[in-house]
Amino acid sequence: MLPFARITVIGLGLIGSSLCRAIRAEMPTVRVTGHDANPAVRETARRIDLCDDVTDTAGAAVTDADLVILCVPVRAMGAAAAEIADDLPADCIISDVGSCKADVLAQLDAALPGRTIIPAHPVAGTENSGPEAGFATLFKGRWSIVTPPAGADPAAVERVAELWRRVGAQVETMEPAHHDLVLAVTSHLPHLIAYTIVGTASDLENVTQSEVIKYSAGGFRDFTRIAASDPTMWRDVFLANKDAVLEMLQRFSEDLSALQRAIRWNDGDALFNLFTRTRAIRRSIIEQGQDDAKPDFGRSH
Ligand SMILES: NC(=O)c1ccc[n+]([C@@H]2O[C@H](COP(=O)([O-])OP(=O)(O)OC[C@H]3O[C@@H](n4cnc5c(N)ncnc54)[C@H](O)[C@@H]3O)[C@@H](O)[C@H]2O)c1
Ligand SMILES: O=C(O)C(=O)C[C@]1(C(=O)O)C=C[C@@H](O)C=C1
Repeated sequence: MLPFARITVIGLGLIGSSLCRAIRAEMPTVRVTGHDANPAVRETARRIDLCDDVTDTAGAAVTDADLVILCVPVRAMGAAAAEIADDLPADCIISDVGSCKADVLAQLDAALPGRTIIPAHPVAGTENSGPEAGFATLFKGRWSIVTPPAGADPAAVERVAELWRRVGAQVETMEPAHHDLVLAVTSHLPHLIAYTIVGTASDLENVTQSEVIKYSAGGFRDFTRIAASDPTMWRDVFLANKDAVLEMLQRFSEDLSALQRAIRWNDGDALFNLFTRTRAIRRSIIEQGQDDAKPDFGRSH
C-alpha cells in the first residue's frame, strides 16, 4: 500500500523538486502539490509541470494533505511551518529534509505544537540549487536518515520511511543529536574545508595571477565543486548545527596541527601511516559501492 495519497512539498528547489519528480515517477497515483515563497520559483515549477498543482500560498497547499514535507533552508523551517499551522488537516504528518535535525525539530515543535512531526534527511544532493537542478533519481541508492522525536508514533515513522524507500533510498533511524554529530564530520566539515581552501586560493590569486585557475584540474577542482554549494543553505547549516560543527572543527584543528608538526620535523612515518590509513578508508567505501568521487547525477543504481 502507498504510504500517502496527497503529498505537499513546501520549497521547490533542488531537494523539493527532486522529491516531486521522484514521487511522480515512482508513485504516479499520488497527488503532489507544491508551494515556494519565491514567485519566480512557482512560475518555473508550473512551466516545467513539476507538480499536479502549485499554489500561491502555503496554506492553500496543505488543506487536504496527508503528508507535508518542508524543503526550505534549515533556518527557514520554523517560518515555513508557522505559515501552514492554521490550514493543516488534523491527521497530517509533517516532515522535512533539513541537513541538521535537532535545531529543525525544535523549530517545528515550537511552530506546530501537538502535531505529528517525523523529520528526515536524505543524504543526497549536488552543488546546484533551484527547481531546474532537481532530478527524479537523486535519492536512488542513497541513505535517508529518519530522526523521530522521542515517543513518536511508530506507524507514522514507518510511513515516512516507506516514502523514502519508494523513491529509492535506504532508510536508517537515528536520534537527532547523534545525526548532527555524524553529519558534522561527514558532510558539514568537508564543506567548511572546501569553502576555506577555495577562499584561501582566491585570496592568493593576486600573488599567483591566473595559476589558480590554470592548474585547477586536480584536487583543487574537486574542492571548487563543493565550494560552489548554495550560500544560503550552508550559512544556515553552520549556524543551526553550531555546537556539533565546532566540536568536530576542534578535533580537526588538533589533527591538522599534528600533521603540521610531522612535516616540520620530517616525521615521514607519521605522514606515511596516516596516508595509508586514509587510502584504506577510501578503498573500503568503493568496495561498499558508495563511490561518489566522480558523481554521475543521472545514475540509477
Ligand atoms: N542541496 C543539498 O545537497 C541538500 C541535500 C540534502 C538536504 N538538503 C536540505 O534541503 C533543504 C533545501 O535545500 P535545497 O538544496 O533544495 O535548496 P534550494 O535553494 O535549491 O531550495 C530552497 C527553496 O526554498 C524556498 N524557500 C525558502 N524559504 C521558504 C519559505 N519560508 N516558504 C516556502 N519556500 C521557501 C526558496 O525560495 C527555494 O526555492 C535544506 O534544508 C537543505 O539543508 C540539501
Ligand atoms: O554531493 C554534494 O554535493 C553534497 O554536498 C551532498 C550532501 C553531502 O554532504 O553529502 C550535502 C548536504 C546534505 O545535507 C546531504 C548531502
